[in-house]
Amino acid sequence: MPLRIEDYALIGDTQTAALVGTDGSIDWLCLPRFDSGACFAELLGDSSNGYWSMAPAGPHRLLERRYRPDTLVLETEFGDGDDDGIVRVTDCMPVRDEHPDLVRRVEGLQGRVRVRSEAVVRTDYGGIVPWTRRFGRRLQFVAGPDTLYLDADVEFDLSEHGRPWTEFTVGEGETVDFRLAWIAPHASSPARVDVGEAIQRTSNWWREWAQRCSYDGEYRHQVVRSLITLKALTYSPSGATVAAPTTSLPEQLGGVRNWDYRFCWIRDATFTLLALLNSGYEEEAVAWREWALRAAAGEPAQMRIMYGIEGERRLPEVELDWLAGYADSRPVRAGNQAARHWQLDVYGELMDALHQARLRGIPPDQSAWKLQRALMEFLERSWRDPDNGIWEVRGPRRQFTHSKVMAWTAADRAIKAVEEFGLDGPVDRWKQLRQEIFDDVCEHGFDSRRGTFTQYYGSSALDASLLLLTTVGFLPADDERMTGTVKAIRNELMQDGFLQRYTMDGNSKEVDALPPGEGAFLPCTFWLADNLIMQGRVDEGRELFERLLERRNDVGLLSEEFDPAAGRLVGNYPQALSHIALVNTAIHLEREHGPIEQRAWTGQTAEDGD
Ligand SMILES: OC[C@H]1O[C@H](O[C@H]2O[C@H](CO)[C@@H](O)[C@H](O)[C@H]2O)[C@H](O)[C@@H](O)[C@@H]1O
Repeated sequence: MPLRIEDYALIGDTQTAALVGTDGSIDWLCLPRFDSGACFAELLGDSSNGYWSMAPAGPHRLLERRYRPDTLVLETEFGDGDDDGIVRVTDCMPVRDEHPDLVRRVEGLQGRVRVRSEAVVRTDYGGIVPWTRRFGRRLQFVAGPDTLYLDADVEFDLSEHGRPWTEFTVGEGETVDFRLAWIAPHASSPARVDVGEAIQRTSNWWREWAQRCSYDGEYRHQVVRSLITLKALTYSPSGATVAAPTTSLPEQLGGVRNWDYRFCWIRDATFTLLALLNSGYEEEAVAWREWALRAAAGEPAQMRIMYGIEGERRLPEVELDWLAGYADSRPVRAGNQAARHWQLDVYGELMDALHQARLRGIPPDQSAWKLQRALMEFLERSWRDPDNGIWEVRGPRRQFTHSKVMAWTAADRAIKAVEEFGLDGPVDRWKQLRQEIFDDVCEHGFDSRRGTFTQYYGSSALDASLLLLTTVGFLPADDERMTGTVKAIRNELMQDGFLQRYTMDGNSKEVDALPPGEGAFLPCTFWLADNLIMQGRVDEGRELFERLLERRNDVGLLSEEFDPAAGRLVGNYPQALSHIALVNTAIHLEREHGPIEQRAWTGQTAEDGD
C-alpha cells in the first residue's frame, strides 16, 4: 500500500522539490529542475524506481512531524518500539549556490536508536540504474547526463542487491549527517558541506522570507504556510511558478486523469501574482510579470496557455510505461498535451495581471503595452472562436462561457489602461467590443429558465468556473444572475461539502473526452467562499473556508482535489492553485465585503457604464 498523498511533506530549493513521507522516505525528487527526470520515483512506481529511506531499523512509530516555524525545513520524529529511544530526522534543500543539494540530519533525542537508511538512486524517472561506486563515506552514481554524490558520516554497504544501505546507532545529543548532491557530468566533484550549517542557513533564509508577509489577519499561520509553498514552487532563476512539483498523481485513484503539472500555466500564474501582490511579495510578483512578458512575447496568435519554466513552448506528452502509477493509476505522463490547446481565457488573464500590477504602482514598461495592444488586436478577431476552456478539455472545442467572460475581461482592462493610466489605444472600439461580448454572454451563456449561467453556450451543464464572473467584475455578486448561478452551482455541484468542477453526468465525456469521475476541486470551493463573502454572507463563506482548511494535511499542504468518499487528497501535490485560492480567500475574509483588490472589480460593468 503506498502512503496516502497527504502523508508527504514538501522540501525544495526554489528550483526543484522533493516529497518526504511520514515513514522518512524521500519518494519523489527531480534533478536538477522541477521538470527534469526523477532520481527518486517510488511515488509513481515501486522501490526499484528509487527512494531514500531514513528511519529506526526495528519496530518504530511516527511521533510527530512539522516544519520549523515559517520555514521549509522538515522535522520528523520517530520513537522506537517502546518509545525509550527517540530520533529526529531533519530534511531540507538549501537554497542553491552552484548545484542542488539535499541534506538530512539524524539526531538522537532520547536513549539509543539503531537507524537504517537505504539510498536507491535512479535517473530518468526511475528507469535507469546508474553505475554506483563507493569512495569511503562517499557514493557516486553516474548515468549519462546525471551524476549524483551521496556523502555521509557513516559508510554505506553495496552488497544487498545493488541497493546501498547502512545502519548506525545514535545516542542522545549525537548527530549523523547525509548530503545528496547533483552535478553535471563534466563538472568537478562537489566539496563536502557542513550539514548543520546548511540547515541553519536554510532555516534563516525561509524565516526572513516569511517575515515579509504583510497579511496579519487571523489566518496568518495558514497563509504563510501557503505562501512558503508557492515560493517553493517558483523557479527562482526565471520567476515562473509550476502548478505542482509532481506529475500524474491521479485525480481519481486508479483512474486515467493523470497529468504533468511541472510547468507554468498563464492562468495559474496570474492567480499567483494576485496572491503575492496582496501579501506584500512585490519582488516575486515583478519577477513573474517579467517572465510572463518574455514567455508571451512575439506573435499573439502563437501565445501558449502554458510554458516550460524558462518559457519553453514544446512540452511533448509521453507515457512512462515502466512506472505502475500511484495506486495503479495509469498512464504516468511526462509533458502535457494541453500546451497545444487554444484557451481564450489566457488573454484576459494576462491583461488582468498587467492591470493589477499597474494598480499597485508597478507598471510594466512601454513594450508591455505594445504587446498588450497586439494581443487586443488578435482578440478582436478571435474571441468568437470555440476553445478548450479553463479545464483544458480534450473533447471538441466549444463556446465556453468562462472563456468569453475572460475575453470581456481583456477588453475591460485595455479600456482601463487608457482611461486610468493614460495609455494610448482605440478606447471607443474596445468599449464596443466589451459591450458586444457582454451581450453575447448574457444571451447565449445564460439559461433564463433556470436563472443560471451555464458551462458553454446552449448547454444545461453547470461549471464552477462561472464563480469567477464576479471576481473579474463581469457582474456584481448581488446581481440576480449571479446569485442564481451561485445557488445552482451549490445545489448541483456540491458533493459532501466540496465543489465538483463541472457537471459529471453521462454527457460529460462528450465535453472532456474522459471517463467521468474525479475528486472535488478545492480551488473552486474557495471561489464559492469568495462569492458568498461578496454577497455579504460572510459567516457562510468563513464556514466553508474553515472546512477547506481542515482538508490541509498535518503540515498545511493541499493537493488539487479531495475525494470525499475516500476522505483523501487526490491530484498533483502540493498544488499551487489550491494554495493561491486559500491565500486570496483569507485576505478576502479580512476585507469582508471588499474583494476589490483581489481582482479588478471596480463596481462598473459594461451594462451600467457606457
Ligand atoms: O482535467 C483535465 C486537465 O487537467 C489539467 O489541467 C488542470 O490543471 C491546470 C494546472 O493547474 C489548470 O490550469 C487547469 O485549469 C486544470 O484543468 C491538465 O494539465 C490538463 O492537461 C488536463 O487536460
